[in-house]
Amino acid sequence: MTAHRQRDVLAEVEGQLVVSCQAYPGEPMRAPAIMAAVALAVVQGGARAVRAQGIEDLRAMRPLIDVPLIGLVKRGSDGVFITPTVQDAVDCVAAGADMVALDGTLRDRPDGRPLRESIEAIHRAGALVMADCGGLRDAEYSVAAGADCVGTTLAGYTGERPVTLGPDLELLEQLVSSVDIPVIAEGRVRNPEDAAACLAAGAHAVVVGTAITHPTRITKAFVERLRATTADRV
Ligand SMILES: CC(=O)N[C@H](C=O)[C@@H](O)[C@H](O)[C@H](O)COP(=O)(O)O
Repeated sequence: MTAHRQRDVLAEVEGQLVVSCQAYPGEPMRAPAIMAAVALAVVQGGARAVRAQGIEDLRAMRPLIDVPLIGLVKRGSDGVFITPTVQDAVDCVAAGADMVALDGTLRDRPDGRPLRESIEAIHRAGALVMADCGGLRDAEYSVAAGADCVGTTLAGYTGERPVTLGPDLELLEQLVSSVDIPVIAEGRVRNPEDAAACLAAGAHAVVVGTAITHPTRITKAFVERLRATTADRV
């Protein structure tokens, strides 16, 4: 047990910014020491929790930051890939996660076990559960399975919802009015205005990843915008 175990993560993040610090396979920043430095940097900027992927990254971050750590393990990019198995979920807690983010969709899980089993295992290990959902039915399923909060993380990625340019505010509002546990906004939050709109729509907290911690994609957005300007000139 670390000092961080069983802290009231949901109270700590209420109305606040959570930053997702992830580098993807093959990317230059995909190294635990680098992602731990990114986590420290966002905490210095005021992030009230860090969401992170991978057991090694969680282990590297844990001693450096004293805000809650929301852990997950990604396996591939098809079907259920966010903390897909009971073992992955338990491993996240052992690596220092105060809350575990997992796929909260109705889809079959690769270990053949129901969502409820992962949630119960996480609770037994002393952490909370954020269920990443793609739509309203997923959120209702996750609530029934015992999740502590739901996220709009998978909106636009499961076929249930369109891919919105910014956050899926329509889904967010639907979830806020339909489920009786906190709803976390996550996915395509592009700027501070988007984040504020999420809170105004009733989000308990807002998770931002790419717009803060993914320099390649941020750079591309600038480059594309400049390219459009240059094209206008000729
Ligand atoms: C769909 C999926 O795999 N989402 C992942 C979940 O952990 C991350 O790749 C996202 O970066 C994260 O959800 C934050 O979203 P955004 O980067 O759009 O701010």
